[in-house]
Amino acid sequence: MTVNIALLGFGTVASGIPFLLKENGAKIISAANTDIAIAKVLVRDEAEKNSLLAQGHDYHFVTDILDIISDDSVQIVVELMGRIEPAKTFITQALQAKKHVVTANKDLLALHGAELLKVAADNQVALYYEAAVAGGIPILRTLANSYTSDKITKVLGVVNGTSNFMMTKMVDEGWTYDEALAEASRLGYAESDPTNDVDGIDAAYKMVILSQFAFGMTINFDDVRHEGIRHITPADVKLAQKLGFVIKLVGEIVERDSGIYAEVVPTFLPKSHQLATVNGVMNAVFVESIGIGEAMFYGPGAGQKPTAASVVADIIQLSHYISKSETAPAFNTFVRETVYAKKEDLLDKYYFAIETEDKSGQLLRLAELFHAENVSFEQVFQDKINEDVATIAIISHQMDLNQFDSLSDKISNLEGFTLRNTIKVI
Ligand SMILES: NC(=O)C1=CN([C@@H]2O[C@H](COP(=O)(O)OP(=O)(O)OC[C@H]3O[C@@H](n4cnc5c(N)ncnc54)[C@H](OP(=O)(O)O)[C@@H]3O)[C@@H](O)[C@H]2O)C=CC1
Ligand SMILES: N[C@@H](CC=O)C(=O)O
Ligand code: NA
Repeated sequence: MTVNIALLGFGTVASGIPFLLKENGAKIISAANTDIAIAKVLVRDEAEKNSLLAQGHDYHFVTDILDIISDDSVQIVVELMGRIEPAKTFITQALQAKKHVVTANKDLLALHGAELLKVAADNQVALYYEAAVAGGIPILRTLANSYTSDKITKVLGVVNGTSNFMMTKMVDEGWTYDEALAEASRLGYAESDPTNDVDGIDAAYKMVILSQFAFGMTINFDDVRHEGIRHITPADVKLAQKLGFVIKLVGEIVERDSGIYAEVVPTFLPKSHQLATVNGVMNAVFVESIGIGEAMFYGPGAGQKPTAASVVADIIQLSHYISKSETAPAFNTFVRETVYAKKEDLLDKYYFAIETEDKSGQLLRLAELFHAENVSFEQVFQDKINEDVATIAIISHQMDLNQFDSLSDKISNLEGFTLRNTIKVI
C-alpha cells in the first residue's frame, strides 16, 4: 500500500523531506510497513508553483488548502509553513477531516497546542511534532517513551540553534552581530522573523513544550520569563572567560515542592559544565531525574536535513499505524494539573553589571542595597569605561527570585547607577 502525505509549505525544512524519503526508501518502507508518497504540496501562489516546477520539482502543487482537505486519499498533512495563521486554521481543518498532522511549528504548539490536541483527540487522529523542539534531536519521543519509569526534576537546554550559532561566531571568531545573524538566516537556521530567535522567544516556546513532556504540566508561554542575547556585551563575555565561565542562552525548567518554573535567560556556565561545550548550531537538552540521574541529549537544533529527519520519523510512525488500521496514540500522554513554584523556592546566583561614576562610596551604596535584601557578594570587580565612569561587576551568593527582582528594581532606580545587565550563574 501507499500512504499519501501533503506538505503545507515548501521552504527550508519541507524541501528536505523528498531527499530522506528517497535515500532511505527501503528502510522507511520496512519501518512504516508501507510506501509513503508526497501526493500534494501547498504553495503560496501560481508564481511560486511555476518557479518550483521550473527548478525541476515534480510535485502536484496546489494553492488552495481545500484541494488537500477535501482529498480523501491524503492521510497525513505535514505543516511546515510556520507562524500562527493560517497554519492554525489549516491544521484544524485537516484534523477535522480526520487526517493525521505532523508539524515543526513550536510557536503554534506553545500558544495553541492544547486546543489543537483536543481537536485531534475528538477526531481520533494524532498530532506529532518531534521537530518542534531542538530540530534534529529526538528529545520529545525520548521523554514520552523512555522516561516513563522516571521522575524528572530539572531540564536545562540550549535549544535555539540561531542564537547559539551567533554567540559562537561572535565570541570565538569576532563576527559582528549582523554578520552572524545574516549567516544563520542564509543557512536556514533562523525563523523567517529572527526576532524570536535572538530574543529568547523561540526557546521559551520550546520550554512550554518540554514542560509538557518532562513534567506533564503546561506552563503558559506568558509565565516563561525570557530574555535574549541582545544585551550581552564583549565586557560580559571577557569577564565570564576570566572567571572560567562561558555565556549561553539557557532554558531551564525545574520542579520544586511548591510547583514548576521555567525561564530562558543568558547564563554563566562553568567551563566544565556539559552544556558549556555546545557550540554553533548544536543544541543540547540536559535532564536530571531521580532514576537515570544526569543525561544529556545533543545534536543539531536547526537546519534542513536534521529537522526534516525528525519530521519524517513522525510521518513514518503515523504511516505504520495507518498501514495496520490502528488508532495512532497521542504523542504525549503525561498530563498533570499545572502548579507554579513559589518565587522563594527558586534560588540562583546572579551576575550584575552596573555602570556608575568612578568615585568613592559608590560600592558602599551597592553593598547597602544588597545587605538590605540580605544577599551577599561572592565576587566583585571594577573596570574603567573612561576617565569618569566604571563598570562594577558583582557575582552574588544565592538569592531567591523575589530578592533578585527587588534588587534589580532597586539598582535600576538608584540615582547615579545604571543596571546594564544581569546574568544567571550556574
Ligand atoms: N529551519 C529550521 O531549522 C527549523 C524550522 N522549524 C520550524 O519548521 C517550520 C518551517 O520552517 P522553515 O522551513 O525554516 O521555514 P521557511 O520560511 O523556509 O519555509 C516556510 C515556507 O512556507 C511558505 N508559506 C508560508 N505561508 C504559506 C501559505 N499561507 N501558503 C503556502 N505556503 C506558505 C513560505 O513561503 P514564503 O517564503 O513566501 O513566505 C515558505 O516557503 C517553522 O514552523 C519553523 O519554526 C523547526 C525546527 C528547525
Ligand atoms: N530557528 C530555530 C529553528 C529550530 O527550532 C533555531 O534556530 O533553533
Ligand atoms: Na526534536
